[in-house]
Amino acid sequence: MKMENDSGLLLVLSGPSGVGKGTICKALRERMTNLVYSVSATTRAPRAGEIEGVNYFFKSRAEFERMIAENELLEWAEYVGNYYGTPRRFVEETLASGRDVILEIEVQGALQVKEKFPEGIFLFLAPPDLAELQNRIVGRGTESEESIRNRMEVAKAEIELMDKYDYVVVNDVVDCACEKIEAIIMAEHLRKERQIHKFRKWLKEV
Ligand SMILES: Nc1nc2c(ncn2[C@@H]2O[C@H](COP(=O)(O)OP(=O)(O)O)[C@@H](O)[C@H]2O)c(=O)[nH]1
Ligand SMILES: Nc1ncnc2c1ncn2[C@@H]1O[C@H](COP(=O)(O)OP(=O)(O)O)[C@@H](O)[C@H]1O
Repeated sequence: MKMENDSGLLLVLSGPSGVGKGTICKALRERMTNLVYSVSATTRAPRAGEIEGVNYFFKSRAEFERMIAENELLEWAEYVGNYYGTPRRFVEETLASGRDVILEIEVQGALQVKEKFPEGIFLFLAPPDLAELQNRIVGRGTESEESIRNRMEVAKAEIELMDKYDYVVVNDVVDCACEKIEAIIMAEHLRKERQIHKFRKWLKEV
């Protein structure tokens, strides 16, 4: 994927299950109107209250495998027994329209995006500690005991990969974590403006 000068930023937010990615993404989108959430496809069953096309596009395994075969996904991964993937076209079109896109995806997928799209901004949301992470997954009340155990196991492996990210933000208090991410996004926009020599033209006139 090629990034045009006036295209938006691609933001990739990862972090272990239960750390608060969904909570932070929702809060960020309320604060930043230029930020668009990429809705993923998944084979996992909808949770109570989840809406098709809002939280996920819910697919059968056969449909998901067709999407892989037809190159409709920017990245995909298997996580705790289900497929998850990012529909490619929506991301490309939204970036081209000049809006920023945020992907809320696990680590294997994020590393695939990094290979294809190194200009992306890779953010890892970390818990204050593992005990608090487990409290949050349990407190959300959506997972079976087995699912919680599996997610905690995967979490330990994910945390080991956080050095591959551009930024690590601890989700202690939602507002504080959001402010830090907003600051990162603003700084990355300034860096991009400088890279594309937006100021060169008028500097010549000085
Ligand atoms: N690679 C990849 N991971 C995704 C995608 N969508 C969601 N995920 C990740 O899959 C994992 C499981 O998501 P989910 O079942 O909703 O559980 P939750 O994170 O505990 O709410 C999380 O780490 C998500 O960030 C995607 O499109 N691609
Ligand atoms: N900073 C925080 N402090 C305390 N609880 C939090 C915080 N952020 C999120 N939570 C809670 O933790 C649980 C998991 O959050 P969620 O956004 O579903 O995580 P994820 O999307 O990473 O799986 C939810 O019940 C949420 O309300």
